[in-house]
Amino acid sequence: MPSLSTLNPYMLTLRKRKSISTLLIQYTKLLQFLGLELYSKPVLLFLLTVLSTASAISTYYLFKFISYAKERIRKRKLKEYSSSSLDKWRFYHQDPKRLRTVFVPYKGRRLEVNLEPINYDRYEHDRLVLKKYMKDYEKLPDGTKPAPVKSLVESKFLTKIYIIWKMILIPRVFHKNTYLLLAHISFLIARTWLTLLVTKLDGQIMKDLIGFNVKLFLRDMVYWFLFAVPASYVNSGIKFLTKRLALNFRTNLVRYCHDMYMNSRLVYYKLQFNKNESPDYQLSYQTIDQNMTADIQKFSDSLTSLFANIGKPAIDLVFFAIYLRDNIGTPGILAILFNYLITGIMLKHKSPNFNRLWKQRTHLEGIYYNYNLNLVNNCEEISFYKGTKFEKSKVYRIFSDLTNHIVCEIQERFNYQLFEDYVLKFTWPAFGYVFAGIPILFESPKSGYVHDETSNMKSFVVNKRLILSMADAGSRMMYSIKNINRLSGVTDIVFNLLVNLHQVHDANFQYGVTNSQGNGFASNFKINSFVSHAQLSTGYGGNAISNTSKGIDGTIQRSYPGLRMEKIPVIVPSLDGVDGQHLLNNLTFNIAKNQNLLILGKNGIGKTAIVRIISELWPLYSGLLSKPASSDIYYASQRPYFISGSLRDQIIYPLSQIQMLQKGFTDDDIIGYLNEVGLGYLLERFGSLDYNPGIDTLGNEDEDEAKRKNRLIDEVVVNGVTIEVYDSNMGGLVEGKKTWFSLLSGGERQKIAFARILFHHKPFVVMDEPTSAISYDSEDMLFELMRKKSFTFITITNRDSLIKYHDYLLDLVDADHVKFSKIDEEYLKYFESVDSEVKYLEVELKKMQQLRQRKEQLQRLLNGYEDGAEDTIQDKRSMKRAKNSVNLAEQKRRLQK
Ligand SMILES: Nc1ncnc2c1ncn2[C@@H]1O[C@H](COP(=O)(O)OP(=O)(O)OP(=O)(O)O)[C@@H](O)[C@H]1O
Repeated sequence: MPSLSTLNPYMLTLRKRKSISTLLIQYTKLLQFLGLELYSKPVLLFLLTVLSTASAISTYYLFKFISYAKERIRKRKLKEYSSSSLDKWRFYHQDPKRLRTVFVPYKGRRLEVNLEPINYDRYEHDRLVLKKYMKDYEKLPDGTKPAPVKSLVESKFLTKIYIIWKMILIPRVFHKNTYLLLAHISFLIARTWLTLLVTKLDGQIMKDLIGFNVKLFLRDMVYWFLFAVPASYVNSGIKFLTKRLALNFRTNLVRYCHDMYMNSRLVYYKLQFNKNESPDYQLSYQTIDQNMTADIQKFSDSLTSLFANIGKPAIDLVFFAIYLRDNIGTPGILAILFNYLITGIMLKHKSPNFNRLWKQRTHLEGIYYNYNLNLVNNCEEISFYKGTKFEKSKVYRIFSDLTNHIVCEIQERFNYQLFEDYVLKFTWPAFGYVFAGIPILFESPKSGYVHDETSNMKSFVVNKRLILSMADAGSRMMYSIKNINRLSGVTDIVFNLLVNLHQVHDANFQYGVTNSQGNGFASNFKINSFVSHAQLSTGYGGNAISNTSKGIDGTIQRSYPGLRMEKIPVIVPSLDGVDGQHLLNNLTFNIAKNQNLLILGKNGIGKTAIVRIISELWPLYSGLLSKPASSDIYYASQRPYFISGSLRDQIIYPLSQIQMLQKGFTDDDIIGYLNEVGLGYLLERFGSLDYNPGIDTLGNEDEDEAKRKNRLIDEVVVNGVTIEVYDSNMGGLVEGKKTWFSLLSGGERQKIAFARILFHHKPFVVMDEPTSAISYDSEDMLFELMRKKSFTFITITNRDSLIKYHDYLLDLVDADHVKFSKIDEEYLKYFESVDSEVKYLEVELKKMQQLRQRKEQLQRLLNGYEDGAEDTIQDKRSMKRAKNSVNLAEQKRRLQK
């Protein structure tokens, strides 16, 4: 055993000498002293690991430095451009990649995340790929379905995986994910190789121990520790790469879906109208949130863990089989593999349909989750209606469905598990012992076994470990059948999501009307000459396409200086297309700029439906719609929408604060709009425009400086003044319990909607029931403001009191009777006279009601008096009777006397 004093000179010399050659010589001497070989695998692997770690760390810091330098340059350039906000705006947008840059606050600094710009051609191509799949796999030309393929891995499943893989996960060969995948595979191979080396070393240790060779034993131990470094490195590397790859797959999928789901074609809205004939491709609008979030995550995790679950044991099996073949011979290895195959087939045969079970559970979990969300969102309404008991019983039923399913699943799994454990955990290792023992028991010169106990022990230990590892690899492959089933289930869900998104994202989307092949994709459409190809690719134009008699055949003219509807039917979009439910049969009117229109009608007649057609949420089945350019029109919906964010964010929505500043607006402008709509007092109540009910601390003077810095996302220079922009929860993270919706009254919410209109200042404004919760005096003030600011507004209401603020009236009497008339002085006079007459009649009616009440009261009084009078008469009679009886009694007493 070398003493420390003998080691020290080497250590000291190593430190003193700097030249590489000297270092190497000294290092060799040290290894020789320890009895280690310089070129032995453990030493080389150890050195390789240390070197690669050092290079990885230095590369990381190099990249960090480069990004820091880039940020500095960007900031300097920004300062140069900041003299004019318009220049800055251009600077941001001159590079198309900049459009997809997101700034994320991270650990007190700002992370710049660059996203790839959207390539719409790619989506057009992918739609055709999916359409072809549906044609090839889901329906035969005669309309029947192809026979389901019953094999370990369904071919449909593999095709689906392949399509998703090529379309989204790794769209090109030279892709970041390709490198990650290659690194992952190399780490898996390295791990198996290391296992082989460690197994051999294990046998060597056993041999040296039994042979009482202390020096060699010590050397083996040093080797063992040297091996431990690359082995741990590779193990952690596999886990890291698995997680990283899963995250990258998820990111790719989420971005791909979101780019389709949330773009100008309004897929997130229109999805509710999509219907597929095949139940396998029907997407529930209620669970789409779960598909977009949890299911995509599960898919990415299952797919990447499959590499580890199948790839690793497969590599192990190949490596170990090759190595073992030298030790136990080809027949032995064939027998082991044959055993695996037979048991594998048996297990597959006994295995329950995990795919179906998993899909069912996911569906039930989705419903349960959704129900809870619904409860939170409508808590106030439910408590007002005293619906707690009802909701509780409903949620209990939903949860019971879920638990019942889980119980069935557990039971089915239990039966299978029993068989699986018996085979995989006990039968296979038993085979391992037998096959490892055979060469020793029936030693043959061919197998290389000799009557040397230490060598026998080494060979047995090595073979046994390898066979057990092989059994373990085989069993892991068997276990992964469940993973494949799970992956198959979640692949179906993700594929279904993609199919539905593509069907709706199609510029020719027919709102549920399927094509002749019934696969849900549009086909063979005649493109109307009004629609250019550019319009098709940007998402507008789907309405100007004709298909069958059920199809959409209306014409939309954009950038018209007014609003015109000619012979337009208002039809609820459905599978029946033009034969669907007609709300209104023929809408015809025309208004020019600065002519305000009031659309009046009873509840449910189709007023909002008209706005849906104007905003192209609903299709135009026939007729002509001429409307202003989309950049000139603003829609204020019936139910004001609030986001999680500051008070400012509510008014500037859907712009961000940075965009607001870049457009030249300041907080003073926002405060001005609040004052104009009569909400100035909100600033006093909430302190500042930064107030955020979700965070409650933003804008607070006491807010911790570090916390504040964490939220800093940008600095924008407006008129020479640098303004720090903080993340006011645009990310949607809600830390507190309150929301703007619960914090503001119904009327205040509607006034915020007016502040939004003032901020966006579009020439045309469509307002749906804008003042239903606002008092009459405020209503008057708001409409006067709209007129003063020269907006052209189209108001939808069922309150005819709004007539006086408008120039035209579209009176929806019923589906066939729509009156369009000018509200001129005469009309107003007439309306006022009718109005005053109505008011007079109302007063008279009230008077009559009061008179009737008075009469009833008098009647009651009279009845009471009569009753009272009757009582008095009765009383008089009884008094008289009493008096008489008293008199009689007196007479009787006198007579008796
Ligand atoms: N997606 C849909 N599917 C089926 N029917 C719908 C759909 N959307 C609306 N409808 C129906 O269309 C009719 C008109 O709806 P709309 O919202 O236009 O009414 P409205 O005239 O604005 O009524 P209100 O004054 O109450 O707001 C209603 O009967 C409604 O049930």
